[in-house]
Amino acid sequence: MPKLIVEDLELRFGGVRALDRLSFEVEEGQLCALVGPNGAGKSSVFNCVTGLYRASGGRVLFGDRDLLPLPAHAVAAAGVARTFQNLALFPRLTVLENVLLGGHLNERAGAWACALHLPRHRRAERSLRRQAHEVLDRLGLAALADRPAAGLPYGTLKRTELARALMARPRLLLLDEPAAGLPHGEVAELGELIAGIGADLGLSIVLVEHHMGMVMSISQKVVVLNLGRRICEGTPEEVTRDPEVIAAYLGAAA
Ligand SMILES: Nc1ncnc2c1ncn2[C@@H]1O[C@H](COP(=O)(O)OP(=O)(O)OP(=O)(O)O)[C@@H](O)[C@H]1O
Repeated sequence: MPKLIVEDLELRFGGVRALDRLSFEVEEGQLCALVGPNGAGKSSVFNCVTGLYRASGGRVLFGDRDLLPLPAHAVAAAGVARTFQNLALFPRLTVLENVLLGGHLNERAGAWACALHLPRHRRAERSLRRQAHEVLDRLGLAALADRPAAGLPYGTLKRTELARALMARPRLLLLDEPAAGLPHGEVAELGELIAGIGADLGLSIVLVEHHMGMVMSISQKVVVLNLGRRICEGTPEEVTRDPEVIAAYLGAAA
């Protein structure tokens, strides 16, 4: 499993420096949180890493590759999956169908086998469905597999999006505010689910999240950003003691 190295990452929008030579590392199997006030640059990191934004400078090494020059599909093929701040599900599709969409990347039957519905394609399809049911089971969604996404509770949809990301069998998972909008009582449960999946699958996870209780209870490492720069990193205990963090973020939020 490769580690993630973000090195001197820069992103500018006209005169705004969204990311200002940002560097941090995520070890194999580590759950690393990126926190900071609104506009600190957290989503911009994800957008640069996944090829949605073109960084103005720096490198993002994952294993032996620099992800920055790659188009989004090649970043996904390199083993990086993400979820979005706002749900990106198809409301008319069922939970299972939405989750299956995350797996087609790994479907190796090939275009002709698929078009002609050859046995190879049918085998690949069966294996994908098996994998989807395993993921749904793991996320407590099995009973809802055939329900359309539209109308399901927000927490269920958040878990569906997580399930879809896992279908790509990622080695690195980027979670953008997975707990945003969740009822207070469901936040801790989602945190435990995320930490459990990371540990079970040996996944590296980068978590952007404003729920400090969740961040501090499940992260092994916390990187604090402000104005596109890293102002501190360490264990949850270390960052909560850092005066600059207290001034820039935790103090402001308290
Ligand atoms: N597409 C864009 N065009 C112009 N400016 C942008 C764009 N995306 C982000 N920015 C700016 O870049 C900076 C970082 O924004 P970003 O969304 O990465 O912050 P964030 O830490 O994710 O904030 P939040 O916690 O509110 O989601 C902000 O000043 C923002 O206004």
